[in-house]
Amino acid sequence: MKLIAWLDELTNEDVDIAGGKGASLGEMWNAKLPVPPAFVTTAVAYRYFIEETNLKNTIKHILEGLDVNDSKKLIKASEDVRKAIETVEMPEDLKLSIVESYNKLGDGEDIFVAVRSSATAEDLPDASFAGQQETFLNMKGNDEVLDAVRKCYSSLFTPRAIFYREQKGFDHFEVALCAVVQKMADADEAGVMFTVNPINQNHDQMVVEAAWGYGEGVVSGTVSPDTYLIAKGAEKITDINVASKDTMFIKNEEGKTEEIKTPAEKVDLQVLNETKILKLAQVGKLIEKHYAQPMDIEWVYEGDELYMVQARPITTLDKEGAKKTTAEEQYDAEILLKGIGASPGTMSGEVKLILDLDQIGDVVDGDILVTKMTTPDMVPGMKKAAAIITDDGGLTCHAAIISRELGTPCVVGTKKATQILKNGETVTVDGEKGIIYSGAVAKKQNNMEQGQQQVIYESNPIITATDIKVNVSMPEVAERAAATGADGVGLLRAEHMILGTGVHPSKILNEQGSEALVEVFIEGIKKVADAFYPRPVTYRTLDAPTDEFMGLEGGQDEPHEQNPMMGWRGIRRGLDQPEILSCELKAIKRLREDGYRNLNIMIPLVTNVDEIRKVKAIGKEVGLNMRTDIEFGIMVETPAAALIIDDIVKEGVDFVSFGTNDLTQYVIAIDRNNEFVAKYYMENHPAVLKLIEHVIKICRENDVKTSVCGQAGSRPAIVEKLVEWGITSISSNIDAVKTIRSVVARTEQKIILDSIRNAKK
Ligand SMILES: Nc1ncnc2c1ncn2[C@@H]1O[C@H](COP(=O)(O)OP(=O)(O)OP(=O)(O)O)[C@@H](O)[C@H]1O
Ligand SMILES: CC(=O)C(=O)O
Ligand SMILES: [Mg+2]
Repeated sequence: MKLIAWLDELTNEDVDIAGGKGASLGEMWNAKLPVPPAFVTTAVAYRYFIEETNLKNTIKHILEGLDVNDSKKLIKASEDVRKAIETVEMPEDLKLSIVESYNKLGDGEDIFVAVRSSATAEDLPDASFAGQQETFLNMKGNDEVLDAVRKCYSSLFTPRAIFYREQKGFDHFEVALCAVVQKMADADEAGVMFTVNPINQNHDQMVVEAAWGYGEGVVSGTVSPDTYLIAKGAEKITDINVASKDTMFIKNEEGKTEEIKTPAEKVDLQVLNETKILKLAQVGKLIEKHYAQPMDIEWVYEGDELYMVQARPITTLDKEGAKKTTAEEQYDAEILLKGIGASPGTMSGEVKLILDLDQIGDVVDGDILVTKMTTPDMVPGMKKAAAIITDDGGLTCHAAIISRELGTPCVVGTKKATQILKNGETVTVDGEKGIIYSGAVAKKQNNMEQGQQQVIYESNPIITATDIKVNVSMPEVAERAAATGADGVGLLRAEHMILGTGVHPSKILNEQGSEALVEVFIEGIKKVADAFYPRPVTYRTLDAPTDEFMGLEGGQDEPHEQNPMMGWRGIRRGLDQPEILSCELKAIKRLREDGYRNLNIMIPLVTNVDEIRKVKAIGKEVGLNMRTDIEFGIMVETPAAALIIDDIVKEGVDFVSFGTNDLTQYVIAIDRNNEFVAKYYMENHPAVLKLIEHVIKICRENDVKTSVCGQAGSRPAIVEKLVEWGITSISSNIDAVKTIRSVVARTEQKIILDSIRNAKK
């Protein structure tokens, strides 16, 4: 019985013995490629483990008759199985083999190792199943290693994996889990390399992505890495794109892996120098040659030593593209401009410069809309545009929010797009990296429909205890938002319902009467309430900044403010103009009477308790009793609201939602529309996070629900923290719902694991 295999005993043919990862590491080892030494616990060892300990029967018993569509029962079953695996005593001979091998790996010393899951059936047809098992970096000592092996084993039984196998009718014991126990490479830099450019499928180019510290952040997508493009034949670097690497993974003083804030001087510093990039490219070429196919490689630099920690064929290249394309000149095309990538996707088209609002009607389907900054009046033109470029703005400016919602690629904060780009010239916009190329790099698309990013339905629903909701700014996108499978709308903005009419609400009131204004709100809200029914929809009352309403017909009386972000907006303006707020509340009341019981109400930019009391009084006047007739909540988006959360809770609200866009700008004094300070904008600033943590704590103690609907709700690293602190729901942008759902699921599972671990202690 072979319980352990060393890398020199393994080749690509040994997936059944060592799992996919183990086999591929063995193949590379034997090809004399630089791989850190490792041994693998075999599939035989796994099967021996679950049979010898009687776990197989225990697991069968737990899963017998389980209704996997009942999420509570599924989660419970998964917990029970995993607990059983993680707490059982390992058969003595297996334990001994692992301990002896670990000892041999370290030449008698307790060294740091990575314990990595390697499943025998990783490449099941459904790709989303792969990569679901866990990897533990920096394990040390017999106990930690044995624990980590058992945890790798148990990661075969996540709720999602159980659900998947049940649905497909697969036997739970068909797959075996092998654990690769590998010497850690102490990463100074790490990342991935593609030996064929996966974006344009050009076989003459290699792409390297690099970040500081361990590669976890690059693989999981929490760090945006530097990207280097290499011409394969000439071994020449043809493009260097240095990203802002806000966080990095390191080994801390206790010897544990930790995600930390990147030291300021390294955030925008290029990760790899030319020598290191070219050395990497050389090894990449060797690996591609050895496997005779395009490869996706994970690498680590420890000082000047280069290590390969994973290599697998790239499976996403399409057949046609697998031949040489002419895309090279296109991708090598001149870079005209760089800015902040604000909405992903790549589109080409002709530049349409909009220097004056009157010109917005000139935008035709497929144009690249270029302007200083978009305003709500431009939305009709934005809907036609294939991509959008602005001079001003950061990640949460108007152009960025609306583009993400429309699924249109967008680059903001270029500072000079309107000066550099010429009307009618053809450009390509990479909305993810924030780059504008000369010419048509990607296929030209002529209408929005084709250009839209696909909203992908989850075929295997991931089950989360935390609700995953979606933000909606324009009622027109309600269907697209609902198709994400989100559990509801965490933020329905009112602004666009008004802006869509082109007329100032005061003018509607004065000239057509209050009934007409009520109708405007009803029409907008109903579209969304319908699309989501019976899923809950949280309507937020108008948060109208003066600068945006000025352009409306009848908007000439809007005050001219020096700093509209700190001006007459939010609920304070609502209370100054109760005649408008009443119309909003009346609209909600009528809709609820018509059966839309899924509507809730939320007020923006709260700064004191009195505002809450007054809104309740206005509600009463129109016959809508907050909290008894309808769930009622507030936005926590000023430091004031966060700091007096005790008083707010006492006054009485059903829920609060973090508006991290505003909260961040007010806490760290960064006007979110000012591109000159955009680089300092940090939703994960410790001060912002501290306020949020405090509010969640107080709310939990008082049974008040918490949510987030600012941009932070679409950022994996922050969402992980929010879930750990116990937030009730997350509301993300349409394009982020899917990612956030899996981030939340992973985090919840980690929390469960940790609690089991602690209980054991
Ligand atoms: N021996 C090692 N030394 C340093 N870093 C390592 C080592 N093994 C793994 N890593 C880092 O951890 C990352 C993740 O490891 P691993 O490939 O095991 O997990 P994964 O990518 O989640 O799994 P999968 O490939 O199955 O989807 C690697 O990309 C690499 O950066
Ligand atoms: C969503 C919102 O209003 C904010 O983040 O400020
Ligand atoms: Mg706000």
